[in-house]
Amino acid sequence: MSPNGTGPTGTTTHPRLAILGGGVMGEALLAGVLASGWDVDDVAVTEPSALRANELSGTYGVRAADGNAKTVRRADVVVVAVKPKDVGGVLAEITDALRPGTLVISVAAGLPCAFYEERLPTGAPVVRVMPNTPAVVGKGASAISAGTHATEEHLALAERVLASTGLVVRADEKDLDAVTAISGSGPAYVFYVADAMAEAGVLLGLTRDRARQLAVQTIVGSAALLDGGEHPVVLRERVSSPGGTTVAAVRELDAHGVRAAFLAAAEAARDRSRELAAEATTRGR
Ligand SMILES: NC(=O)C1=CN([C@@H]2O[C@H](COP(=O)(O)OP(=O)(O)OC[C@H]3O[C@@H](n4cnc5c(N)ncnc54)[C@H](O)[C@@H]3O)[C@@H](O)[C@H]2O)C=CC1
Ligand SMILES: O=C(O)[C@@H]1CCC=N1
Repeated sequence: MSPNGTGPTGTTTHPRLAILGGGVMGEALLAGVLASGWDVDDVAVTEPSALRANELSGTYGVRAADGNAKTVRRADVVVVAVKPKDVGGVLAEITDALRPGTLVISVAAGLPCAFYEERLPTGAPVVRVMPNTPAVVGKGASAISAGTHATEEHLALAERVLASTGLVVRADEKDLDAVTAISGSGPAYVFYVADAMAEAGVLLGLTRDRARQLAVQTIVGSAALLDGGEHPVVLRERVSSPGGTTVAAVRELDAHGVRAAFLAAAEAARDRSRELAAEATTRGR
């Protein structure tokens, strides 16, 4: 089978994929590729927790029993989906087992392609990706960036893997910490807002269940409107009747510095992403 293309009978073939780390992000990618038609025999996961490995193989029918080195030996694409602090150890395990030309995709926050290139065989193609958890329902947003030895073909292959989980955009690597702060961590900000809105409903006397139901559906509906392509400001203005309730509420959000809080939060996330790289490098020395 070719890593990227069409089989002898005209059927689409998929690259053999190894996902190292079966946690939140590993599972999101696994669910995405299987839902988009990857054959379960072409995907393998590694996971040191036997409980978790059994859960993944039980749910998805995917092989999750082998170690990292054995698993990458038969892969065309290897996705490293462990915590940044564990990446150095995983690379040490797989570097001798990787076949030449195998694409290594990193989803780890903060770690630059150079971190991988310094630890993998010379010339190894690396693509750095920042995905997010809505990938698990095919609504993810990923930014991808090529390492020194990744060609257009490698980028296209990474795009193909990530496209199974939602939107994929290309970005300069220098922007990936910013991407992490916006779309990587971003789902948590939205869930935070959902929780805060529900809490506000409780303050006003609604039951907790009803408040959460209304807050969640408001976010889902608003997301659908945004997805239609209209500018967020236009959509906000459409809700804000002159002299009405919404403008009174938004004035309070401004007065409490909510916009400024989002800007500060994004800066903190970007800075933490940079620190994660520094910590992983110190640990790997
Ligand atoms: N959770 C998120 O929203 C996002 C996470 N990421 C990145 O994805 C990576 C994974 O994060 P999560 O999935 O959230 O963490 P997680 O803790 O849920 O998953 C990591 C998994 O790796 C496994 N693991 C640990 N050592 C291993 C080894 N040596 N070999 C194979 N597997 C091993 C752990 O048992 C765990 O199941 C991180 O680098 C993170 O920065 C990126 C974007 C979003
Ligand atoms: O919180 C984190 O470090 C990871 C990276 C982006 C989202 N979750």
